[in-house]
This record gives sequence, structure tokens and C-alpha cells, in this order.
Amino acid sequence: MQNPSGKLPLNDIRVVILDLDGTMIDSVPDLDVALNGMLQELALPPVEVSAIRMFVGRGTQNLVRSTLSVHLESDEVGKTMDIAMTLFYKHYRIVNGERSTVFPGVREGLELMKDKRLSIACVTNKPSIFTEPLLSKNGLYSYFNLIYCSDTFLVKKPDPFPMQMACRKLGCRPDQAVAIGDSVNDARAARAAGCSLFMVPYGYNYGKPVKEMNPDAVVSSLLEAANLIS
Ligand SMILES: O=C(O)COP(=O)(O)O
Ligand SMILES: [Mg+2]
Repeated sequence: MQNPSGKLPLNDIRVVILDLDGTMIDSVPDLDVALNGMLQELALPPVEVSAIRMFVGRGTQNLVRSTLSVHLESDEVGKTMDIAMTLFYKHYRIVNGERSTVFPGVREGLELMKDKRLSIACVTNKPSIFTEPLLSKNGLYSYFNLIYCSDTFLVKKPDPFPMQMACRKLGCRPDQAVAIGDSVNDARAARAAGCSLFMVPYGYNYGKPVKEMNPDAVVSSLLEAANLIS
């Protein structure tokens, strides 16, 4: 754990705002099956799972566009997007939650946050049609006081609006909330919203070390994060 700001443990925190993909759940194994199913129906070659890991974080449209761009020029990508999105949704609805796994320390961290009487929000760039089944299948849904997805508002992370709304809805000031995420999108949203920021190093951050985002701490698990909140 690193502590660049020197203000740990964080005091007077009321709300924890959690990212989903790459922070709580390793969803790439399902995305791999769904994206490659989409490519097969489009008569395009498969993409490597290591490439897919680099594409996650800015929502489904960007994920599908990046995947198509491995094989197609940008004008072809534009023409193929509508059918590709339909095919991706078809495949992902079938496999969502089948191969994905909960990262170590997530359940224990959520339990400790509950014990500390913190409110827990999930703010994800995943569409709601996939988010709620994924949390439910993994037994995590009931921990959340609030869940905001990519389609809840007109904007998503890195825009700060969903995190600001989570604070307002849960009755705290932004400086009484800590966001915990894996990517630059979480970091930008949290800082622009005025929240504290913890980052996990095991998720998807386009291959960049999370310490470059200057979080208040890099935490190895949600359990470690929960221990740093008082
Ligand atoms: O679906 C994505 O692009 C990423 O989702 P996340 O915000 O939960 O990491
Ligand atoms: Mg993420």
C-alpha cells in the first residue's frame, strides 16, 4: 500500500463509491466469449484476450468499437457498429456472469464497510442490463444502497456527474466519499467530483500503473481499502 497524500486512514467518510469491472469482478473472460462470438458472426478473425483487457473501461460502445478496429478501417467500423452492438448484446446476455470471478477480498471488504455503517454505491460504465444480473449472480447485489450504470444518466465516467449524484442521493458531501476503482476513468471522475480516491492495481487501466493517477492510496484489495476508512 502506498500513501502519497499522508492522510490515511481517511476520516469522516460516509459513502464508498465502487467501480465494477476490474475492481470487484474480473469480467474479461465473459467479454472475451461475447466479443469473439460477435466477430465470428461478422466473419472477422478473433481477438486476443490480452487486447480485450486494454479496451475495457469507457463503456460498451467503446469496447465494441475498439474490438472492430483491430480488423477494420475506421469508415468500416462506423458502418458495422449497429449490427456489431446488436450481436455483442446478444452474446453477452447469454454468457454474462458465466466465467467472470469476484476478485479476492471483495466480499470481506464489503462486509467490513457494512460493519462500519458506510453506505455503498456502485458507479459503473457497464449498461444496467448487464450490471444487475452480474452483481446478482455473484451474490453482491444486496450490498449496494445505490447502483448507477452507463445508461442511468446521459453522461458516464470520467464525467463526475454520476458520483456527484451518488453523494447527493446518499446524503453526504463529496469530500465524505471515497471512490475505489481500477482505471483513469474512475480517477478523473472522483477527482472532478471532489471525492477521495483509492485504486486497485489488478484491474484494467490500459496497461498504465495506477499510481500515475495519484490516488490517495493504491490498495491490494477492497478489504485493505475498508481498513483504511474510519
Ligand atoms: O464497462 C466498462 O467499460 C467498464 O465498467 P466499469 O466502469 O465497471 O469498470
Ligand atoms: Mg473498472
